[in-house]
Amino acid sequence: MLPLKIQSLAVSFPGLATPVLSIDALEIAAGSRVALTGGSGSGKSTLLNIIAGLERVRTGEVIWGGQDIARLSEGRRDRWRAENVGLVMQDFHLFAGLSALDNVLLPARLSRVSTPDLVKRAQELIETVGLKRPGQSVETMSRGEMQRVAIARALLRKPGIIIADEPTASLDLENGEAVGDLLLSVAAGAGSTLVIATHDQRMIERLNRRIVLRGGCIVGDETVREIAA
Ligand SMILES: Nc1ncnc2c1ncn2[C@@H]1O[C@H](COP(=O)(O)OP(=O)(O)OP(=O)(O)O)[C@@H](O)[C@H]1O
Repeated sequence: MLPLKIQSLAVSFPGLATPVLSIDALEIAAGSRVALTGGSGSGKSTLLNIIAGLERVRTGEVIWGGQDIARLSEGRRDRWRAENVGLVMQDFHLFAGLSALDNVLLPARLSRVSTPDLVKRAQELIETVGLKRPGQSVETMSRGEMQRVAIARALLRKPGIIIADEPTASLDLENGEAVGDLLLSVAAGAGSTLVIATHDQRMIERLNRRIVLRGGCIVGDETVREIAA
């Protein structure tokens, strides 16, 4: 359960007149399910990279549960990310030559936390995302299959934070729905804070806060009231 607080964040790249991301203040409660929307180039991926600790922050604070990740060295940020964040990025970051199962387990093995229980959970997740061949090498997979491997990997350690960039973009309706179910059920079970950049209207409707970016600024922020079951 981790809340996020961003303050005075500005992200610039050399040669650009204005920052690509500029957020004065943003708070996300622990356990929220946030949809991040906005047109192409509005800053969604940049914001996800920043809150995942993938990119260094030079101006501002990005505080997850009291820890300002902008102040961490790269090595400590990497360790913090491995312990706290499940990531599904657009280019998946899978390792060619390894099977689906080995890709799902690789981060846990690198962090030396792989156990027989975790291997069993990896197998179950692969099945849940609808992959029939856990031993298949990822480079022979379709884009949609690779996406599902990346999702299973992100959810393996029931992370406190789940960050996904267009997680249903390569999937048909049925698999998109299954991936949405899985992200939401793992997030609910682990109390994870979920932040998803998406254009998928069905996915957006399943999330309880909608933040809209334009030109690197927040131009919309709506919390949808929970409907009692
Ligand atoms: N390393 C970089 N150097 C220069 N400009 C960059 C860099 N990375 C991102 N940008 C610019 O920052 C802006 C925001 O990019 P970003 O990828 O965050 O947008 P996005 O909303 O995720 O877009 P899309 O929906 O097309 O993926 C864009 O104008 C992009 O060209």
